[in-house]
Amino acid sequence: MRLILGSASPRRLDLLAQISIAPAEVRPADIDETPLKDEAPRAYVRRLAVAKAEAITLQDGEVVLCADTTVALGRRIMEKPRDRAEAEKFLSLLSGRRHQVITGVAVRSNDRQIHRAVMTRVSFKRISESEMTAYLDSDEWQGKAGGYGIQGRAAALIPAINGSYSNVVGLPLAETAAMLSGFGIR
Ligand SMILES: Cc1cn([C@H]2C[C@H](O)[C@@H](COP(=O)(O)OP(=O)(O)OP(=O)(O)O)O2)c(=O)[nH]c1=O
Repeated sequence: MRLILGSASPRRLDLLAQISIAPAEVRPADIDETPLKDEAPRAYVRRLAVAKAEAITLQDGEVVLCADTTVALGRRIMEKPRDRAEAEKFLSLLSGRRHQVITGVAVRSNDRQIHRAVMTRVSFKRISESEMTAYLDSDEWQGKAGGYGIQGRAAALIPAINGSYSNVVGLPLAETAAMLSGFGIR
């Protein structure tokens, strides 16, 4: 089977490379990522991963992998911040608290489709004003759910996680490997 990565995220490609999986092609899907009214975070990421996978036209013999990662504080969904002010708002809400990072993963061929959602708990220390300014100045918040990247400077703000690390970066590798292996991709 030929693996198509349905994602524009360079991080997902890197994560797959970490477990020696090289997609034959990258074919990102562009879909509307607006949450539905009162949509729960888990349902939201699952719906988006499936919608991304269904938006990609496949030939027989092709398998597509799509994912969506979001940060959830209770029922509140934090997607990628629109600007610095929104990143600051998100990080202020996350400061000194524990939240969830949930990734929806969908794998589809023309014959069948599977999907799941994986959750990791992430604890933030209390972020001081100077830490906040330095972090926002770094621009690392851009293009990342919740306005931070655990793989970069934000690691200094995160004393503990519970669950999959790769899930926080954008793709839970143990679960993804198991799902792909069901489609003959190893
Ligand atoms: C919380 C967190 C998120 N992220 C990233 C992972 C995802 O790329 C991004 C969330 O956006 P997504 O919408 O999941 O993905 P994307 O827009 O980057 O790519 P595509 O839709 O084409 O697949 O946030 C980190 O890199 N580190 C982190 O610590």
